[in-house]
Amino acid sequence: MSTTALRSPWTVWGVGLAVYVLAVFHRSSLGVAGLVATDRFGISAAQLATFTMLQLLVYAGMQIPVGLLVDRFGSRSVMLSGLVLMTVGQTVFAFAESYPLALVARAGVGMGDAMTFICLLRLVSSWFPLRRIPFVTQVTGTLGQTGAVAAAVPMTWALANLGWTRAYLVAGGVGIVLAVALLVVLHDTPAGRNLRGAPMSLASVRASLAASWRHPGTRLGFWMHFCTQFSATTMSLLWGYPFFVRGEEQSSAAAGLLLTLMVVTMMFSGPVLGWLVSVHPWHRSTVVLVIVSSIVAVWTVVLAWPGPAPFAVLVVLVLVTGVGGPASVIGFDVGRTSNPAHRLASATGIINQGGFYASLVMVVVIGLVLDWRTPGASTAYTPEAFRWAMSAQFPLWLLGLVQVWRYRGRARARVLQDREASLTG
Ligand SMILES: N[C@@H](Cc1c[nH]cn1)C(=O)NCC(=O)O
Repeated sequence: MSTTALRSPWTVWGVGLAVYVLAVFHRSSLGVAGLVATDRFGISAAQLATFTMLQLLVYAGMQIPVGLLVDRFGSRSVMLSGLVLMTVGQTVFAFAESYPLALVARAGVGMGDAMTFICLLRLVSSWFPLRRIPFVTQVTGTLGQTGAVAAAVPMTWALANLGWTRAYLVAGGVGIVLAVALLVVLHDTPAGRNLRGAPMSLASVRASLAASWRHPGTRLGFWMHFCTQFSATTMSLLWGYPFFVRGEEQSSAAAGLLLTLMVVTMMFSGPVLGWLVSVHPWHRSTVVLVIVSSIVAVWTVVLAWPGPAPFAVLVVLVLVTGVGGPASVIGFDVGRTSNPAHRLASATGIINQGGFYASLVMVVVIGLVLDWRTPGASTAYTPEAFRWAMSAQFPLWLLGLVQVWRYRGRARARVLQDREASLTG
């Protein structure tokens, strides 16, 4: 391959995307290993859920530091560090036989995962022309979800046929191949291998974060991300399967089908949304408000249905909820157009916390409400308990919708103000 082909936007993006797919794979790889994990570590369902909570906490908590690191050291260095962390974490997880060591390993995987998406979005904005960025960003988020698909069927097969250690070792080993590809292909910008920002001091970090957060566009992006994706994330990472099986009395096969359908919806709706927001950038918040209102409406129908909702209604639920995943990416686009290039990654980090903190809150609250509504110490959760637990999503949607409404007005006023200043200045 010639140097030009090696360094075309699409090859650079392709390698970055492969790392992101691997990150999503690692993130989701415990989903199908739950039962094996409870046997291997001798743990309860609550301890198993701790893996998911820890992962979300580490991921969300790392977003601002990672954003700052990307602005300072560039995507290439940070993504490589993330890849090393994920590979080491997954290797330790492969050999771990105790619960505390497994938790430490998952925290490592979570940290590495947190270092991937922000780097990739930074690469997209450096390598692609402006008009293509919203579409490529959506396609990036969309294709990343193939990692979740790969974590379902192939990982189930690998666990059954290769056993725990070898299955996780193979998954970790892919990281070594990708690290070589990253070192050879990935440059931070068309002009150079490494992009280095200004050195950081505590004062400059504080000033840069404050400047990003002060911009109403960053806050709008944060609240968009907050209210669009948490329902789909909570369902796919932990509670979707038990909700369909115990709450809606579906078979395990039907529950698996519904969750797969949700991922497929994310993959198909992403490019459509990318096209829509690149054609109508002024209406990005309207698109988000319509999508979140539709998610709220369909959940209301399902939860208000007397008895289990019909399968067709649950299909509509996963289709509409699934669109929330790619809709969250609109928040990054608003962040990008509201911030200068030198603090783009840290603004992306702020925005990316929204949906993951909301998901973390939901994962915990749903578990607590299920325990509260179920007699004794039993985990035989009833449909009634699930109705209560899933209703806990409404306050978060309400908060998100109100905030999106508030900040869209402010963000629009700021755009008009900046435009006027540039015309008169
Ligand atoms: N909401 C996701 C991206 C997405 C796109 N389609 C479905 N989900 C997001 O915020 N991604 C960040 C990450 O690290 O995955």
